[in-house]
Amino acid sequence: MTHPRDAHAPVDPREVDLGGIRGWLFDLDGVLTPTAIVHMHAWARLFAPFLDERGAEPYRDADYFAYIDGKPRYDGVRSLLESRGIRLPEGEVSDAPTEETVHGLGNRKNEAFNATLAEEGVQPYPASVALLDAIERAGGDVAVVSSSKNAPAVLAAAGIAERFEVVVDGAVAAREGIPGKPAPDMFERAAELLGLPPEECAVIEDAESGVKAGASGPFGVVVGVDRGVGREALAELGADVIVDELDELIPALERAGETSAALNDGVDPQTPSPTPTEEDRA
Ligand SMILES: O=P(O)(O)OC[C@H]1O[C@@H](O)[C@H](O)[C@@H](O)[C@@H]1O
Repeated sequence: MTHPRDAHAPVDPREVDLGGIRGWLFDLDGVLTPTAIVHMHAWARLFAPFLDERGAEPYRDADYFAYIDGKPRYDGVRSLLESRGIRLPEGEVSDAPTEETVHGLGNRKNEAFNATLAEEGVQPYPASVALLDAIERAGGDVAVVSSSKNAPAVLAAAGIAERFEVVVDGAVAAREGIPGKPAPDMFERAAELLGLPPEECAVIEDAESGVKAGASGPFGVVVGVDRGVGREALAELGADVIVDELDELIPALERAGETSAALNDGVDPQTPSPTPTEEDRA
C-alpha cells in the first residue's frame, strides 16, 4: 500500500515545522516509558518455550518487532502464531493463562508483564518528560494512545497519569469498537476527544504498527522514535521526522511558539529587527 508520506525523506528534528500543531498524541510503551522492553521480555517468556515445545522455528527479538510490537494483545498472539503456521482455538477473554488458546496465551503473557511491572516499577524517559513540560509551557494538548489495556497502570506507576486527560487505550478501543493499530482510528478518536482536527495533531510512535497508523491518517506530523525498529524502517513506514529521544523536538516546538507569538504581534519573524536608532537608545 502506498500513502502520501512514502515520498518524503524525514526532516531533521531541528528543522521540522510544528507551527500548526496544537495536539500531541503519544504512544506509551517505548515512547513515554521504557515498557516496550518489559512487554518484549514478557512475550519472549511466553513464546520461547511455547515454540520450542512444538519444534517450531525459535522465537527471536526480531519477531517482536515484526509481529507483535504496538498491536492489541490478542492480535499480537494471532500474528506470531500465523508466522509459524500454528492455529489455535480463539477461546475467551476469561480463559485461564494455562489454556492453549489465543486468549489463554495472551493472558499468560499478561501475567508475566504484570509480575515484572510490580517487581521492577517503571520510570518515564526523562527526555519524554522534558517534551511534555515544553508542550505544557507552549499551551499544547496531550493524549495517550496505546494498544495496551495496562496503560492506566503503567501511567500511574510512572507517575505521569495526571498529565493526560485523554487516554485512548486497549480497553477504550475494545469498549467503543475502535479498530486497533495499524489502523489510524485510535489516534483519530484521541484527536476528537481533545477537540482538535487530526491535521493539527502530531502522532508520536516507536512501533511499526503505530507509525503505520499515523502515516495512514490525516495527521499533521508523524514522529518516529527509534527504540529498535531502525531509522530506515521508520522512514519507509512514513515517519516525517525521526528522533532517538523526544527532547530533540523542543527547539522546533519553541521556535514555533515564538513564530506564532510574533505573528500575533504583527511582526514578521523572518524580518530582522530594525537597527536601534539613537531615539530608541535614549
Ligand atoms: O497486553 P497489553 O498490555 O494490553 O498490551 C498490548 C500491546 O501494547 C503495546 O503498547 C505494546 O507495544 C505491545 O507490546 C503490547 O503487546
